Amino acid sequence: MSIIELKNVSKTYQTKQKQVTAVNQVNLTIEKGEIFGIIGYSGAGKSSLIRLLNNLESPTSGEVVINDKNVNQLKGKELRDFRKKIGMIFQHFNLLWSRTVIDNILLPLELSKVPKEERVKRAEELIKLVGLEGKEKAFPNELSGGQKQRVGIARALANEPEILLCDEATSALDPQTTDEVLDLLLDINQKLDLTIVLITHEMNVIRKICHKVAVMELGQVIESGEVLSVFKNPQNKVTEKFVKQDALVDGEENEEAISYLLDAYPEGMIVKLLFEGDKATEAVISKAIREFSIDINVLQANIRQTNQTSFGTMLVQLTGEANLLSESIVFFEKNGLGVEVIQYG
Ligand SMILES: Nc1ncnc2c1ncn2[C@@H]1O[C@H](COP(=O)(O)OP(=O)(O)OP(=O)(O)O)[C@@H](O)[C@H]1O
Repeated sequence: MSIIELKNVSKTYQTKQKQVTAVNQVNLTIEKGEIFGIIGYSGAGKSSLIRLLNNLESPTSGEVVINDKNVNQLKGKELRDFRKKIGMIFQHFNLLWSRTVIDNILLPLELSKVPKEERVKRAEELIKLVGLEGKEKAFPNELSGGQKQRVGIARALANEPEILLCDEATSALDPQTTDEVLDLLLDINQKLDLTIVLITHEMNVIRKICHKVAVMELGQVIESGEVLSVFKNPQNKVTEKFVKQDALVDGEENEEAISYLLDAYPEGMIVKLLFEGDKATEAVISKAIREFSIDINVLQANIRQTNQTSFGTMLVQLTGEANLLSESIVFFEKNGLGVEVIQYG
């Protein structure tokens, strides 16, 4: 069931000097309960798009439909209720520095006039949910970056939103803290059946928690789909660059290392296998060794985790009779592996 639908949405800004089309004819459907990532380089239009989702800005043309309602036609109580149903977290947390952790979380509940007893109970539950027990009375400047973002998440969830928008929420955090915050987002997505829309310029964020991804460039969505299929088969240069960037972070696809391996193993065929789920791949490889009496030497292997599954690449050296090598390539493909011949010496 779709919860967010963008229908041919464009947003143009008029500055003194020129007109800028920040969002250009974007069509997107986001399903309820999904973690949907929007990735793009600086200036691609991600922030503009997110401001259209929470109705901070209205589109120049097209429609933003949330829960079957055109959000730009909402007024009065309907608009206030809509705002409560969307929570947001930010790169720099946007906490009130003069308020304690619990008082930051209580603020949205005070604003929506939840009775005192109920709001304290709710804030305490949220503290537990985000793992900040014991820090209730701390001030934001006494917290680590990860803890600050946990406060941001608890505050965003206070009014029980249906959608959580994340604006570069982990970009100011180190890799380990990023992973902890991503795990928390995954956890609340599952526990609360919350729809999460995140914008980022980091492909590892997309890979680790998103179900679907849209890639933006110059205001347009140039590619979108299931995370795994976009990773396995990127259709655009920009997407390819993002996928490579993620692989490099994990130490894979290091061109120097590959060129060293190619020099060190000049014989036979050097093949890159792309696989999903590691167990099945091992079985295919040992079967190929038996059936075709070839030798397979694994030179490098790498596996990465997505929200749903694992996938990876393996660089292997195949040696044996030429016709058997070709047959084994066909065999790999038949058994669902992606195959790329890198070198045939
Ligand atoms: N209020 C505004 N007035 C004029 N131009 C704007 C405004 N907001 C954004 N733009 C322009 O729209 C384009 C898209 O910007 P946007 O901030 O949405 O991109 P982004 O992908 O979020 O990039 P970043 O990560 O750097 O914020 C840019 O060319 C930007 O200069």
